[in-house]
Amino acid sequence: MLIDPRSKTENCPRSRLYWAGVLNGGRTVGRKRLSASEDELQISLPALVDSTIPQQFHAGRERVINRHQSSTIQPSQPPRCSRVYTRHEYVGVCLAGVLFLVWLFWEFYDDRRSNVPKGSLGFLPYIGETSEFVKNPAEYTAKRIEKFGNLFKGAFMGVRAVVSTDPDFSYARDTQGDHSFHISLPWSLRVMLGETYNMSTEQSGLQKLVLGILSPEGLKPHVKHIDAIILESLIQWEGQTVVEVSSACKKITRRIALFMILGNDHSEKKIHDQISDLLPIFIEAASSTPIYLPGTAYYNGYQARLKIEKLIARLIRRRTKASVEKFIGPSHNVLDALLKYQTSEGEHLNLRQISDVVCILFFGCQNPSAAAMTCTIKELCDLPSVRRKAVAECDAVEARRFFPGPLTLAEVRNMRFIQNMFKETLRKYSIVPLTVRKAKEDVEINGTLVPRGWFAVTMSCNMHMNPKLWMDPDEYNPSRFENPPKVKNYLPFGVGTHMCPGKTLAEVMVSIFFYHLLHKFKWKLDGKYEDMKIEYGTFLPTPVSKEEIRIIVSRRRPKRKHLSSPPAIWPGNMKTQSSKF
Ligand code: HEM
Repeated sequence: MLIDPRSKTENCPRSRLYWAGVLNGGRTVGRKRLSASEDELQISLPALVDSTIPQQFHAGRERVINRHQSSTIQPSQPPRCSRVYTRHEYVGVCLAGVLFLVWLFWEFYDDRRSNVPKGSLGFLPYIGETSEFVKNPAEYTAKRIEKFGNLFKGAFMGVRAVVSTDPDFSYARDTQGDHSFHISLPWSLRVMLGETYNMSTEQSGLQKLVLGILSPEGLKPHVKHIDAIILESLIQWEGQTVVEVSSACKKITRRIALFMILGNDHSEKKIHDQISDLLPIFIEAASSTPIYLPGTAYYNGYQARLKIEKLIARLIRRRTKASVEKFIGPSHNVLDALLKYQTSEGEHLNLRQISDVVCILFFGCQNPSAAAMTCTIKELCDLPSVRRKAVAECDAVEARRFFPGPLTLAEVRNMRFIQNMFKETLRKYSIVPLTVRKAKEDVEINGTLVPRGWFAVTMSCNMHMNPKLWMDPDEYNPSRFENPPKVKNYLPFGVGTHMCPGKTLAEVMVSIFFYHLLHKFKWKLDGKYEDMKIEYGTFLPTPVSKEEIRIIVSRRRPKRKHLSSPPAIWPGNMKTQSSKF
């Protein structure tokens, strides 16, 4: 960078020239400090002016040259500097230098050990391939598979990762326990959900406790209530002119989540209703852009979470004041179980920890199950043959029953075709398309190295659409699950320590929902949805439908006694029901 320090002196004729140029030409470009002899000036100044300055400056230029000719500069003075730079140019060059150094640093730290898989960390340091990945993780991965194979390295959002669509690698990653990897959520989600549950391990007992309540055994006594909530909601659908499927399904799964997590004590209904109103704001915010400013979705969501925490504190106060007998015997909802829970050191959970677990369960329960219902309805609208088979199965179940009444867990599990439909939806749409772990140390799996601090990402959405693992993967065909697939090839709920604890609950909810919707109701699309497609959300990649699917629902059979009066969860007979808990 060349600058002549003498050009700054007051007496310097070039300096006067400069200011004369500014005053006469009236343009900022005149700020360029000229460092040339008289002869040279006549050549370089016009060139400079011609290349950068519009005509209006030319008059000023003439005056500058005339004044210069009458100045005291000696014509024999040698040129001191052939090129001068503006402040902006300096800043630009410095910035480019810094960026180059950062890039070199980034490249230097790329782990090039031979057993780290091949791949690209992107051209830009830090940013890596973020934009392409976030836009559509499945498409990004498909392109890299063609280039590098089932395992490759990539860089996004400031982290480096080994990305896997290899069933053996992915299965081994999750089944080797907690010593090598820990679960990793984006910070925005960590703030919302807390880390109490995610960071817990099988040994800590907290996972066992939640898994116990949501296990098939634990769910058995609740199936009739889940059945009642669903049937009651569907009867409300019938009364509406048009049903917006996605939001209506979320309402159902939210009600079930509230019931399973908080119970159904009638005296607490007001608090449950308040939590129910806050939940959509909290859940939607978790996948929104994380900008914590008043008015943004993220801000509102966090405020909603704080309010939920206060309401949970009120519930806890009520319950701990309630009779001791209530706390003797098995817990039938998650909150009661958390209140009784003691760590290995004999300590109870504090309010923050209890709210963390409750919030992560609300978050896990509502959206994925509702998305599975929505995607299945879309497929049933597109494929009448699949729908006919599903209806036939529901009718057969009904025909085998002696008494009307809610479904039992055994009946739910016997609806093979409906179960397969659910499995096929999870395969085709991969409701949770990827899972992420961070390596605590250098970990080698089947000869592939994940360096310490790197992430290991399993792209289950690509595994589920791999033509080498699934015949005609684009086709929606529930019958393919008549023969169970290889465990490693199909991971919609993950596997190992952090496998989804709500797997059975999701199965039960979705199966009962379709049993009632197909057996008791007729429904058709309102309008056309030819261009409807499932898109990935930005920050939390979960398929979301671009357009709301709308259906019109009507009763399929003449009114039956048990259908017209479903067991109400609120209020009515609630007192008698809750006493059974
Ligand atoms: C169709 C429905 C569902 C799908 C596809 C699904 C899928 C998943 C997946 C893939 C994971 C991540 C596992 C991992 O990181 O390896 C997960 C975690 C989790 N899910 Fe689900 N889930 C569903 C329903 C539910 C329900 C109904 C609940 C709650 C009752 C729930 C609660 C959770 C929780 C708490 C976690 C975190 C587990 C942990 O970190 O240890 N999910 N789910």
